Amino acid sequence: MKMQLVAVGTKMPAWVETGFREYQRRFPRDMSLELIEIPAGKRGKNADIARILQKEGELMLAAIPKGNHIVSLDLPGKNWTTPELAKVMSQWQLDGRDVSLLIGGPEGLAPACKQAASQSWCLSALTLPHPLVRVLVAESLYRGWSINNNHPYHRE
Ligand SMILES: C[S@@+](CC[C@H](N)C(=O)[O-])C[C@H]1O[C@@H](n2cnc3c(N)ncnc32)[C@H](O)[C@@H]1O
Repeated sequence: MKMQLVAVGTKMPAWVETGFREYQRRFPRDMSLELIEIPAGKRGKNADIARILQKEGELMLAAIPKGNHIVSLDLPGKNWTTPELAKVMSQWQLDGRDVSLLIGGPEGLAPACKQAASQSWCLSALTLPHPLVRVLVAESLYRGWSINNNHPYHRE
């Protein structure tokens, strides 16, 4: 199974790049984590936010291979514990499809992306900055992988 993180935002600060790559490089080949960055629309003074969101959503959905299982990162989502996340990841593996995880931009995910998702994951009751979310998702997925593979990274 492959996992794909489709995230709004390019040219992230060095600490985000470094943090994400640190966890990304730890995944084995048979469970790789790819990052697809979607350029954020320009948010000028009189920007049409609804139109920008729609465009970002179109680009995100276009980046997802047909048939992938889609998971949105969203505040109304499921607040899994780490062992629950590990179980969810085992279910993804049994299901056999590749997985796309979607992270929105400053105003969140486009309605079309929310609709396309068959699962929604909430990391915390706090609204987190989207650059930080990609690092947290990479670490959490790696921790889930480590539980499922009896790797000592996660300790009870
Ligand atoms: C700055 S937040 C967007 C906030 C926007 N007001 C909303 O309600 O979605 C950017 C993106 O980060 C992700 N995100 C932020 N906080 C999150 C959380 N606690 N759990 C899951 N995803 C989160 C979501 O994908 C969100 O679209």
